[in-house]
Order: sequence, then structure tokens, then C-alpha cells
Amino acid sequence: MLTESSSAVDENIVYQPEPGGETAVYVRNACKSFGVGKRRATVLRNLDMNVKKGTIYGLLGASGCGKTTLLSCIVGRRSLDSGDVLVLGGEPGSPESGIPGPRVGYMPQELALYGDFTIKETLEYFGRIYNLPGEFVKSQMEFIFKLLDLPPGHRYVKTLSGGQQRRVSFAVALFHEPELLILDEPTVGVDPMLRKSIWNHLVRLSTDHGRTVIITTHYIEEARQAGTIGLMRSGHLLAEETPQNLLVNHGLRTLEEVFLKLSRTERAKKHGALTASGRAVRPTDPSQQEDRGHDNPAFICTADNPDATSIGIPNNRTNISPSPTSNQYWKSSKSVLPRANEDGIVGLTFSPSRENLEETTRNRHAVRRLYDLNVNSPIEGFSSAPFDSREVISNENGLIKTGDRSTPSCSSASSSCGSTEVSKRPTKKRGSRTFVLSMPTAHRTAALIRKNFLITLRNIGMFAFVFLMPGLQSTLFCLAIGRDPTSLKMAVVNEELDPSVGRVCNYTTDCTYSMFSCRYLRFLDNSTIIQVPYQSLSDALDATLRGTVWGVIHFGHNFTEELLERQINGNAVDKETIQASRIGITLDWSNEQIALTLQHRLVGGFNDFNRNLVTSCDYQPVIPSIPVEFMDPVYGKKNPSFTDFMAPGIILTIAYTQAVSLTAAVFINERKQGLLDRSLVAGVRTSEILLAHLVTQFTVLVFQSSVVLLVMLLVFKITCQGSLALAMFITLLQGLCGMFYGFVVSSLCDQQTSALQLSLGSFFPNMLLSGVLWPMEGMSIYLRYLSYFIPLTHAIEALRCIFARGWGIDRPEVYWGIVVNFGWIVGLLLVCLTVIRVRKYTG
Ligand SMILES: Nc1ncnc2c1ncn2[C@@H]1O[C@H](COP(=O)(O)OP(=O)(O)OP(=O)(O)O)[C@@H](O)[C@H]1O
Repeated sequence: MLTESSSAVDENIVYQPEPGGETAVYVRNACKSFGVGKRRATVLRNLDMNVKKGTIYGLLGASGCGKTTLLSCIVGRRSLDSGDVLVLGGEPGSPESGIPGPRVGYMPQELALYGDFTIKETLEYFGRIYNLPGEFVKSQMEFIFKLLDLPPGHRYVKTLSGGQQRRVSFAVALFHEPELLILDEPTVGVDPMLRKSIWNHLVRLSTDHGRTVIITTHYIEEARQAGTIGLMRSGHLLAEETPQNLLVNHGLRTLEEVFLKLSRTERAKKHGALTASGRAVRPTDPSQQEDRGHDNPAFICTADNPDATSIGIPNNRTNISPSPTSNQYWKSSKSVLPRANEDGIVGLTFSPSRENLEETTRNRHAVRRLYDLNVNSPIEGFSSAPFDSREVISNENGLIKTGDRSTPSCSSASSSCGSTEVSKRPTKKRGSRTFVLSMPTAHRTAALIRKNFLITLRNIGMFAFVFLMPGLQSTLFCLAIGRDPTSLKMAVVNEELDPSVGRVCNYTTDCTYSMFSCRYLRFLDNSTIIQVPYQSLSDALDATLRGTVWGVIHFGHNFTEELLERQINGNAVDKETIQASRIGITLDWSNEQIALTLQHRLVGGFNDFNRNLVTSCDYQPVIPSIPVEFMDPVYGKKNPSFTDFMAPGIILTIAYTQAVSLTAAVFINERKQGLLDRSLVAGVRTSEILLAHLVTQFTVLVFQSSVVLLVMLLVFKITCQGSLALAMFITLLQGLCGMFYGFVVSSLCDQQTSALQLSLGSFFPNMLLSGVLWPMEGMSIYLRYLSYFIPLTHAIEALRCIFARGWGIDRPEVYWGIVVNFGWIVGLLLVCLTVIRVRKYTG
């Protein structure tokens, strides 16, 4: 373990570069653009960088000049459009390099910490990721807490101040004592005293322990303690020198003055070049140039000999850092022999002709061997990776060229770095080296699972969403959906009533033929219909128009007599009698469900009244019924509830949407906060992240599905005729399908808002077309075909068959629900992996 007392460090210690150092990070002709078409902005343009092992490299430059982009390419989180990066002897992502893995400590610009972790838990988490021994973790924690003056370990990260949080983030990068530290602005928000102590520690790490540090900072003067300084502007380095050399060579007192001078000189050169070439002179305000996407024609790099291509290789044995401003590359057209120039660069130049093809290929191998000797790769059998990018390119004419490394290759025509033919990376399949779904390791997967559970349980919002929401949703569904409406006011206009002649309501149940209106009203369900008496039909209709009541029940003056007449004389009665014997009902049909309920109750009430009357008069109760009888149903109940119909769809929708939103939220949050990048750079694999989330999500799903089924089946007595285990299995599968859709959403969206839009945008078509709300048989035939392609449709049908019909897995309706769900899971996983892969190489 590194200790603070390992070297007596003066507060104003200045780093002296170690002679004969090896290369830790090597960047050549790095080009990187963002966006497409007119919005394409070139951020790195033919950038060269050489970081020697055991040194501190201060990367300085104005905001937006591309520092973070460069670091993200170095740590393998982004890919260059063209050019090469070697880290600790290999391309980031290749097995030869230290990235991803414990050889590198990365502090991203974002905080990249879990707010719901304590400081101690944060360090322990990364200790588990790196598989550090417990004793080491303990002692290292003591040391780091002292060194960085961290608050007590039990404090939650989210409760710390901004500066304290950055120190914790810095502690994470230092914790496992990596060979290479990559720190993106570690001293922002840190007080001057602590800043000094951080720098002193970095110096100690490099001088006493041979660690390499790349650090970006806005505080230019603090970088005096660095061994080398790279002054960056508009995507390339203005200078790469020791601070002392920069000050002495330019005869200035501060690095800030040197930076300004170099910037002005470059601007003047560009200005001159542009004016001399007769082209329009662009504004020379540096800020304008920084922000314009750096597509300044002044960066156009032209080859001395456009027909020739050349390769420049650092010769570390001579230990001279190539400076992009100096004549760093040696060139000689038509030569095929490697030669070293005065800057220690070994160069080869090839003529790209058909005849030279064989020779060219031979020379490539020669160069590779030379490179192996010169780069001091610690890896035996150093792969062809560094040279693949320079490999021969077969163009459409069958001609072969090598990538031109001796001359900057920013494109002139398209203003885009690396867009010329020679600077493309043709033969190497970049994806194959970095995107491998390799086998997960136990320690990292366990650390990730533990972290997932801790976050879920600690965050109150998350906890409520995960554990309380499904129960609440299903309870609300059962309480709010499918129940019959109650307390519906109906106006009753009973002209039969006339107390002056003794026509009052009696409550007889005998075979009495009087006041049938009152007798009928007694059979109306009081919980559904509230009878409100009105004196006149016009008043009652007026009340309906005003929305005071849902309709009117009207009895004529001689209702009882006319009804008897109609029943006794049957077909012989006249039209007037028929009209006077009817109960006139006028309903407000603006609400179909309410009107249907009233209709059902009013007709049912008449049937009950009729049955009661004929029974009391000793007739057969079936006499007044229509001669159509519904026998016992084959499946389901005679009086089915709409809740029963909707329940399967709601259960699956809850499982699906919960999984989508949880997965998308977790991943977008992690990526936005830089947590995903930090974990991936630390060596966590995509397969481990997926597996850990799968385990966490599956556990959550089992809980959620159990709660939903419990609430629906046990508390609200939703009918389930079939196997509960099968129902549970389909519900879990649907949840997994939602989880994989959540992966797709999170891989496509960078922001929570766009994820929300995508999730909600797909939620409604899913819900409307899958038959949750209405039978699919009610849809047009074309829409029905579309709905078969929705993940919920078959699963809902399967669950309905289990619930209502008690069918098992032997039925096609049930097993199709399972098969289609599996298909969706596989399909969504493939989409997600493709999106991640595409975005890695375009972002
Ligand atoms: N994903 C992206 N898509 C489009 N443009 C991007 C993206 N990432 C960075 N950029 C642009 O690239 C340029 C360089 O950004 P970068 O973050 O590398 O700058 P920087 O030097 O680190 O700045 P700072 O010191 O402020 O952090 C900026 O103009 C930025 O807007």
C-alpha cells in the first residue's frame, strides 16, 4: 500500500521527469467528431499525445476544447473516428491493455457516485469490484480518509457538500492503487490547501511508486507540478512539454501566459494562412472558434506528397517526446526502409501502387516488429492492434494504401477529421475487441447485485415505487374498475297516485290488483337507483336536461287498470291501452355505462315484480318470462363482472410497465451520473451488469407479481379457474419482457424525459391494442393483425384462458403466450445490444 510518509514531500514540490520512461498512453492522429451532416462537429483533430510511465501529465485547455472527449477515448468509453490510442501497451478494450480493469483508476467529470451509499460503502463497493482483500480495503480506507480529509465514513454521499463529494470520487479512483490514474478535473470545488495536498500525493505516486497520472484542470498554474503539460486548443495540442521548458523556451513567467501566447501565435498563423490563400477570414476570437465545432479551415492538413503515405513511430529508447508543433515525422517518399529521425521517430513511407502491394505488406510486418521493440510493450506477443489502423486499405479499385500517419489527415473538403480515404480504419473490426458479452465473474456480479438492492431499499421513492405501487395499483383497479355504478338519481312521475280517491302506495305482497306502479318501484334496487318524486313529466324531463337526475320513470293515470286489461285481453287490446299500460322511461344516454346499468336494473325490476305478482296469485312464475333461457355457462359466471375480464390484462400491464420504468430509470440515471462509465472502466462487464439487474429485477418481479395476484385473487376474489403457478410464470415472463424493453429504452435515450416519452408513447398503443380494455374481436381485422405483434396481446389471452377457462399449457392459446414472450425477450435483447454497439461507435 502506498503511504503518505513514504516520501517527505515539500508543499511546493515540482516534478522532475524521470529519464528513460516508458510509454503509458500513446495517442496518434486522434480524430473524433460528433453529430452528422451540417451538425457534425470535429472535437479531436489529429491529436498526438505521449504520456510516459511514472509521470504526471497535465492536460490543460479551455472549456470545450475536447479534454473530456480525449480522456473518454483513452479509457475506452468512446471510439476514435480514426487514429490510434494505446494504453499500457494495448488498445483500450483489448486484453493487452489495462482498460477496462484495475490497472486504471478513472475519475470522470461527473460525480459518478451513488448518493444512497455512505462513503465507506462506496469504497467497499469498488473494493468488491476490484476484488481487493478485506485487510487491504481496511487499511487503505484509513489512509485515504486521512489523505483527503474525508468526512466520517457513515455519512451518505448525497448529504455531502460538492467539494466533499468530489473528494470521495477522487478517493474511488485512488483506492485500488492503479498503475494509471486518469482524473478529469479532480480539483474542482476543492479548497487551495487540499488541492495542494492532492497534487503532492499525485507527485508522490509518480515519483515514489512509478504511477502514471493524466489530469485535466482549469487551474493552469497548479499544473506546474506535472512532469509534462499538454496545452490543448480546438481539439489538438499546441505544445507538449515540461512546464520548465515551456516557461524557459517562451521566456514567460506563468503557464497561463505561455498558453495565451501559443494560442495567439496559432491564431495569427491561421489568420495569415487564410488571408494569403485568398479565402475568407474567419473571426479570430478564440471563444468563437472553440464553440463553433472547430471546423475551421485553418486546421486543414495537407500532405507534402499526397501520393505517399508514411508511418511515424515513437522511439522510446531515445526518450524524446514528439511534439506536434515540431517536425515530428520523418518522411521520404518511395522509401520502404524504416529510419529514425532526430526526434526519435521511426518512419516508413510506402508508395501505394499495385506493384508495391506485396512489398507493402512485408513492410507492415517489419514495422510491427520495429514497433514491438520501440513501444516497450509489456505484453508478450504484442498484438497487431497498434498497426491494424495503419494496415493496407483496399479501395474500390483494388488499390491498396496505408493510412497516412506522417501528415495530419483532417479532411479538407468535408471539414471532418479522418474522412479521407487514407485515414479510415478499414481492416480492423473495432467492435470485436470491446464489445464482448464475456462470462460474468462472481465477485463483480455479487457486488452489483448488492448495490442494486441497497439502492432500491434505501431510496424512499424507489422503495415505494417497487414495493408499494403494484399492491396499490391492483387495489385501485379492483376498487375502481368493473363495479356497478350506484346511487343514480331517477325522477319518478307517478300519475296513478291520488290520495283524494285513496290511491296511495301500499306495501302489500298479496294477490292484489291495485297500485302496480308502487309495487313495481319496490322491486327497483335501491342501492343503484335513488327515486326522486316529481309532480309533472315536464319538470322531470327538465331535471334530466339539467343533469340533476339520470332519467325519468313515468306511470300513466290508469296504469294498473290498463296493464291488467292488456294482460287479460292480450292481442285484443287497442293501441291506447297499450300506451297507457307501459312504464315510460326516458334516460340520459350520455354515459353509456350508467344508462346500461339503469336499463338492466329497470328491466330486471319489472321481471321481479311480475314474478312476485303471479306467484302471489298462485300462477307459475315462469309464465310472464320470455321463452328464451340461458343455461349454466360452459365457462365463467352467469353474471360476469367487467373486473374479471380486465384483471388478466391489468396484472400483466402492471408487471410490464413496472419493469420498463424501473429498468429504464436505473440505467439512464447511472449513465447520466457517469456511474456506468466508471463501473465499465473499472472492469465491470456488460454481461455482469445485465445479470445483476436480471437477478435484482427478477426478485422484485416475484414480489410484485405475488402481491398483485394476492390482492386480485384473494382480497378481491377475481376468478382463477386454472393453475396459479402457470399464471405466475406468465406474469414473470411479461415482467422480464418489460425489463428488456427497459434496456432498449435506456440504451436509446440519454435523458429521463425522452425515456418517459418513449415509454409512455409505447404504453398506450400497447394497452389499447392488446385487448386489455376491450375484446380484440371488436377491432377491425387489420388492426387485429397489428395487435398480434404487441408483446402483451398473446400473454393476456393466455392468462384469460387460465383464469376464466382453467386451461393449461397444453392449449395453444396458453403456450403461444409463453412462446411469443420468449421471442420478444430475445428480440429486445438483440435490439438493445445492437443499439449499445452502434452508439458506442457513433457517440
Ligand atoms: N456526445 C456528444 N455529442 C455532441 N457533442 C459533444 C458530445 N460530447 C461532447 N461534445 C462536444 O465536444 C466538445 C468538447 O467537449 P469536451 O467535454 O471534451 O470538452 P472539455 O475540454 O472537457 O470541456 P470542459 O473543460 O468544459 O469539461 C464540446 O463542444 C461539446 O459540446
